[in-house]
Amino acid sequence: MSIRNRTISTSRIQNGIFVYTALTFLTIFTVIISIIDNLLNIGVTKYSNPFLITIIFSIITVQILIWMIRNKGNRGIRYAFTHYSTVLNLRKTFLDSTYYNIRFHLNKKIAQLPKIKIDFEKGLSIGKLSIENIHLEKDLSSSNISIALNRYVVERSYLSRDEKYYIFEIYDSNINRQLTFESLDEFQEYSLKIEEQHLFIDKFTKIPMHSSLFVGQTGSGKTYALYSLILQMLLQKELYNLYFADPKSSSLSVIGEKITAHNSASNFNEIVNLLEDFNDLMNQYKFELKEKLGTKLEATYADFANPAHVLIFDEFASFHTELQTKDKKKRDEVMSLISQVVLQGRQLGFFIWFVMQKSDSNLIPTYIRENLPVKFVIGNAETQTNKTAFGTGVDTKEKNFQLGEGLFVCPLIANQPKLCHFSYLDFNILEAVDSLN
Ligand SMILES: Nc1ncnc2c1ncn2[C@@H]1O[C@H](COP(=O)(O)OP(=O)(O)OP(=O)(O)O)[C@@H](O)[C@H]1O
Repeated sequence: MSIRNRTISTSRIQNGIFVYTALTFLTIFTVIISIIDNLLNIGVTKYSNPFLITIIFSIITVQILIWMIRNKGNRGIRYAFTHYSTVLNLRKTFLDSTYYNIRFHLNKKIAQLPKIKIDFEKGLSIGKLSIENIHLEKDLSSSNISIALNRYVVERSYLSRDEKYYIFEIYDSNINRQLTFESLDEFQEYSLKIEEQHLFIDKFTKIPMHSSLFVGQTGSGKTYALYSLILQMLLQKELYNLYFADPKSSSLSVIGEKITAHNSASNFNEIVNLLEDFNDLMNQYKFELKEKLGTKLEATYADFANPAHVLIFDEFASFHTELQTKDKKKRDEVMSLISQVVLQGRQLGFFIWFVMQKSDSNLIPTYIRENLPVKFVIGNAETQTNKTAFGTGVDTKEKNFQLGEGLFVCPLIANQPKLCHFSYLDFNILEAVDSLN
């Protein structure tokens, strides 16, 4: 392969060779003229030097300008160098893996590499890489690209709408996307900067409100992930009404009791009652909203400054297993209460967050799971868990996830599983909730 690489060149390499040869030639020529003139005292350098030196500097200036424009030097010299080295590595990789079309230039065979566009953001920590689709049968897979990207890693890849480019969303693997908060005040300050009706997850991720699924093995950081979202809902300017269902009476129910004792349930019957009340309230809002929709068709609860109602259902699998021991009528009734919220709640502002260790179909019915727009799989999950959460055939990364780190999908934000890392909360959660109450 290396022999073939040496025999094929690109037009950019050829132009480069031409420019450097011209520069070397002009410099040597200028030096030789100066030496001869010095020896023979002809006095020609008086005329030739300004001319030759101007040409040499003009060529250098034009080359620097081209380099700066190509590498977006207006965005800073660090940006330009990162851009340059990334493009250079990619071009070398394409040459090594013969990912190019053959063209003829001045009767010489040259490799026509795909066009590369890179747009880095957020201090070079993330970026969007577009590689021209040159219609080769060869696979331009994420792993091939990641190898060429040094510290950058491909997070998501897809074909552009017009199919002219492969798009790779990349991130700097050296950068920690997790936010750390050492006090509630710090947390509050950050929360208040987030746009309305959104909750932040990490430095790069914020999501709108939806019914959601949180899956993660024990100790993966699910409960802390929820704490970070609950605290935001308590702190933000918009109003959130929280409800807690926790059949195992775990630490989340302690928080629930503190925040809203009358909207917290921890045994089967209490939970069913809570679900009924939640549904009744939703239906009441449905009538109210219907009247208001006469003024604004596509509006949601938020447009009329109504609060969001979020029912956090911890250990849903445990509740579901108990539900299976009940008669069919009861089972259908309860599942209908749940599915109505999942299917109708978005516009009305009613959401359920299901929290569980696995999301297999015997633990949460498939029709409910598939209608949850937002899904998180936190920590190192089994392949089966990723498959049930995100669907088969979806590319999920094998990565050694840390506490609170995982993958998520969310409409418009992450159609394919994307990385996320919930905040590290280095303060006492109970005290924080107490102080907010
Ligand atoms: N984001 C975080 N900030 C601070 N500590 C964390 C965070 N995530 C996890 N931890 C630590 O890890 C422990 C386990 O996390 P957590 O209770 O959230 O896991 P879990 O997935 O909810 O487990 P289980 O299903 O057993 O409740 C916590 O007690 C806490 O000490």
